[in-house]
Formats: sequence, C-alpha cells, structure tokens
Amino acid sequence: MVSVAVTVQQPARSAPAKEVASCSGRQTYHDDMAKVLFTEAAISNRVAELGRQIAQDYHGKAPLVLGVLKGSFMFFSDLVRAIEPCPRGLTLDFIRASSYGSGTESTGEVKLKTDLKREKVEGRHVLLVEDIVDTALTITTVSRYLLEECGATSVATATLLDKHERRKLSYRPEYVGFVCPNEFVVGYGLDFDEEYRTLPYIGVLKPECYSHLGIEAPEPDGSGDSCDE
Ligand SMILES: O=P(O)(O)OC[C@H]1O[C@H](OP(=O)(O)OP(=O)(O)O)[C@H](O)[C@@H]1O
Ligand code: HPA
Repeated sequence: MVSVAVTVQQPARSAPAKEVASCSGRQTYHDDMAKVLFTEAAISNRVAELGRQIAQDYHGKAPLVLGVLKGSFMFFSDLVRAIEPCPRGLTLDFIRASSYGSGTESTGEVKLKTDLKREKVEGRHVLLVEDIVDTALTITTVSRYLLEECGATSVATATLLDKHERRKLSYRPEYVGFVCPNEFVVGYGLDFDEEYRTLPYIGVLKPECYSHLGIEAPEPDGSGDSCDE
C-alpha cells in the first residue's frame, strides 16, 4: 500500500467570496446570453470536417498537437477525436498562454507557462489548437516560441474562431472553424472573467453582464484598434 500525503497551502487571508449570479435575476449561464452565434450542432459538424482535413494533411507527419490553454480545452478534446484516421505518431501536449485577465481586451502582454522540453518539439510538425485568434498576439507569441526556442519543423494553427477584424498582427490560421464577428464571445471554452467556459455553444452576453466588474459592455463592430496588416 502506498500512502501519499498532500499538503494544501491555504492563503494567509481568505479571498472575498465571489458574487454568484452577477446578472441579477438570472440563475444560469444560459440566462445571460443575448444571442447564440454558433450552435452545438453547427460546431460539431464543423469540427468533424476540420478533423478529416487535418487527418489527410498530416498523414505520415507524426504531428504534435498542442492545445493552447485554457480556452482551447473543449475544442481540443473534440478535434483530436475527429482527426480520423489518426496519423501514426500523433502525440498531444499543452501550453498555457494568457493575456486577457478578467477583461474583454488583450493586455498586450502574453504570459506563457509550459514544461514542454525542446526535445519533445524539435523536428516535429506542430499543430496548435486555439479557441480563438483575435488580435493574434497570443498565437504569434506561441508560434515564435515553438519555432525559435524549441526548434519545431513547422507550426500551423487550427482555431475554432477567427475574429480577423481585430488583428493587431498579421496572421492567417491554416484551419478555421468559423469567422467570428467583431463581438466579445463566450462558451465552448471561451470565458469572460473565467465564467461561461462550459456552455456547449458560442454566444454573446447581455450588456448588463459586464457591469459587476465595472466595465462597459464591449462595443460591437468598428470599435477595435486598427490593424497593422
Ligand atoms: O488573439 P488574441 O487577442 O491574443 O486572443 C486569443 C487568446 O485569448 C484567449 O486567451 P486568454 O488570454 O483569455 O486566456 P484563456 O485561454 O485562459 O482564456 C484565447 O483563449 C486565446 O488564447
Ligand atoms: O471574444 C473573445 N471571448 C473570449 N476570449 C477572447 N479572447 C480573445 N477574444 C475573445
């Protein structure tokens, strides 16, 4: 019998309890939706198509499929099962990248956390899996890291959503589920202040759902910074 002792370090002072049901009167995440942009069925069909295409393109290439956490977790798990027939030598790993904090605009600083060793990446064809490419700061940072620091042979990206109107850097993902309108979206892995990730569809929040953080609802269309493309 092996016994394992786990010590959980408590914070010195307990954090204030998070307000529950921040949009008054609404009890579930579904109630906070102003509209659904991409339904569960539409996502499922599109993921199946992308999986088949990726299986063909990576046949014989033993790809490393790398999920960019946290937002990609749901798309990643559906997509890798849809890569059929699965190329031999395909392996999986993850990298953590964050830049949005609790807001709806990128801070401009992409923080990477990874325990990926160079020897796992060197000489490999890497397929990055993202939930969304928006300004493209995140995907550009991760791609450069893999090519320049880890010696990947190639890096391509499969993203469920491409919000190309908001680009700050020029970037064209190889595999795109849907073009996303210029609106802040949640669900299917995507969050606002860590909430809504578990919704099985992609939607837009009611404006009042932003007020508890003291921020205004993001303006759709035309409000993004200009693009350097
Ligand atoms: O193209 P960009 O403007 O860089 O935005 C895209 C990135 O933003 C989100 O990550 P976030 O920083 O919110 O972290 P998360 O994945 O943990 O939600 C999303 O998952 C992408 O990684
Ligand atoms: O529209 C978005 N929603 C959630 N996270 C995001 N990260 C970039 N764009 C978005």
